[in-house]
Amino acid sequence: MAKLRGLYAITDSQLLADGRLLPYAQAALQGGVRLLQYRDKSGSAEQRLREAGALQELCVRYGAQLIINDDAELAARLGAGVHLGQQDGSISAARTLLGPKAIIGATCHARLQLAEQAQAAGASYVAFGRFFQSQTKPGDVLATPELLVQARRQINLPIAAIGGISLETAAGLISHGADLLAVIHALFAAADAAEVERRARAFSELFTSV
Ligand SMILES: Cc1ncc(COP(=O)(O)OP(=O)(O)O)c(N)n1
Ligand SMILES: Cc1nc(C(=O)O)sc1CCOP(=O)(O)O
Ligand SMILES: [Mg+2]
Repeated sequence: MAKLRGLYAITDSQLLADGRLLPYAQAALQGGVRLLQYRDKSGSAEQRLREAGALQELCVRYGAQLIINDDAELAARLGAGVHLGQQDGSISAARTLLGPKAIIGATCHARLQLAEQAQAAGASYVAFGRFFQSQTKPGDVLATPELLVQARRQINLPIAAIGGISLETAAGLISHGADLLAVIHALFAAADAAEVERRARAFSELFTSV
């Protein structure tokens, strides 16, 4: 599998309501998204299966990887990866369920020790945040660019950055060591799919120019 690097789009059930989920996700993939996380905190199991299945088809078409937030069982059903927070179940159990090739991501907030534990348990990437105020998930800004530099030295896995990342702040995180930029609002709070594609392309180009 290709190295995990590039724009990591995360869906949002409110921003992508009213029929926007698939066209906006497709536009993001067209713009160069490498990982697409299905993050839904509200839907029914049946709706989640249907939506995630449709996203998986899109990801296959664009050569991208689908990641399911929180739900290793749904990931197993679709042959997708999973992202697990500190309260979302064990990484080693997910690894056993999903197999050696699956992408498993772990939330580490701003704590290198959590990243070391995730690495030992079999994670594929570690995620730090928040780097900036997030409109999607408000809370304390904990992570700094210097944390990325330290993580690069100590952790032997791709590093994702998340939380309030915009086109203006993205380059600084890449230059400090982020491999993946996980973005919701600055990508998907857009008037139309063409604008999502334009933003995705602009984020993606930073990975070749920084
Ligand atoms: C790439 C990435 N990083 C962090 C998170 C946050 O996960 P978690 O702490 O479990 O919070 P929720 O997203 O479940 O609200 C993430 N989803 N993706
Ligand atoms: C889902 C999530 N997790 C975060 C963390 O800090 O762990 S911040 C966040 C929301 C990211 O969305 P936006 O790009 O709109 O800020
Ligand atoms: Mg979670």
